[in-house]
Amino acid sequence: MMLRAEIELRRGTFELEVDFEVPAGTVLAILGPNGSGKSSLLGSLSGLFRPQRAEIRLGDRDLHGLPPHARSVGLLSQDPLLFPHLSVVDNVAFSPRSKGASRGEAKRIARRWLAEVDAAEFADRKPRQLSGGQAQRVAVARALAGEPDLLLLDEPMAALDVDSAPAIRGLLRRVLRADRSRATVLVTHDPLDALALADHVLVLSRGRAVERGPTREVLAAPRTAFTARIAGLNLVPGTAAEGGLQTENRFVAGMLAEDVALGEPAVAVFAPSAVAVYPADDGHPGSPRNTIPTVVTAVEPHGPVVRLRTECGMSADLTPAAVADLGLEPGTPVQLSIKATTVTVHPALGQ
Ligand SMILES: Nc1ncnc2c1ncn2[C@@H]1O[C@H](COP(=O)(O)OP(=O)(O)OP(=O)(O)O)[C@@H](O)[C@H]1O
Repeated sequence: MMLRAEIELRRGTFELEVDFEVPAGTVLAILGPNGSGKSSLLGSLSGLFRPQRAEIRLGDRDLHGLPPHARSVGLLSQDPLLFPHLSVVDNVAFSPRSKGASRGEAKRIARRWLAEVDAAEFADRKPRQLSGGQAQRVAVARALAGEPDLLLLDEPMAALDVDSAPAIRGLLRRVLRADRSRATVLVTHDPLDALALADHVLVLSRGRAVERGPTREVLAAPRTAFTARIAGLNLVPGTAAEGGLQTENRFVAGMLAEDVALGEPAVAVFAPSAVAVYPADDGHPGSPRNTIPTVVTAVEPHGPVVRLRTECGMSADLTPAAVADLGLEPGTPVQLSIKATTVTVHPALGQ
């Protein structure tokens, strides 16, 4: 179902004032620095907080004023928050049970969801007998077993170790893609989560939306200092291939992230500081594998460095001295060279 929200919430001196839409079947990522209002926004959607003024339309219902349990909203946070005294299957059965399913029906639904998240074998264990990653799988099943119309993901990978985070991210990609009717809002501080999971992003700062748009566009060409700091990355979309990424017209050599699958939509990610710039007629600079002939389109001061934008869409950060040495200005033909070890290939939505 489509979510349309207009929220005005005051907490002490803090004011959140934001409006956004999440079409059915899509994921909106909320990014923002600490204290920008991300939790306040999620809490307004879940019913934890009472905004002073709000219209929160999910399909044709207005959630504002409804108690949390009547909203058909599922929540997955960084802590799995499983009931310690209940078995895994009873934890998952809790949501359909509280929506009125019979005990037998709720268990059937729970077992189906546990199988869906590859956790069927843990059904009869108690939460204390699970690892952090296993418990988070069960929490994903529990959030979805209630068949919520709106799913809220609050930093779902933040508490996991580096080994389990990619698996949960991959699992979320799969289950989010499988249901095209639900709207999902994801709070994250990791631009790679946004790339892998979200169709659109909204950047919050001091309770206001300061940037919004398709994920790849916002992260590749950030307009605020915050987004530039967490993102500002070169993002090259294509298909994951052995040893890198294939686009329509070039191969970008790089390291494949653990959760990327060959032949699937992916994005090569590298920082502008990892791009070396050479004159167009300079023979074979650096590693010849990622050498791209292009033309400078803009030369922008960027703190202590100069950011070069080019016709092929990639950016490079140089010192002002290098820009002067190379005589770079809009229209200058150059070659960009990117070391394969500085490029990582991550799963991305096929857009
Ligand atoms: N109980 C409260 N009373 C008054 N102000 C509060 C209260 N709780 C939070 N705030 C203020 O509301 C603002 C937004 O907080 P919120 O938790 O929504 O931000 P956040 O973006 O989720 O931050 P973080 O990334 O640190 O979790 C903060 O500036 C905070 O100081």
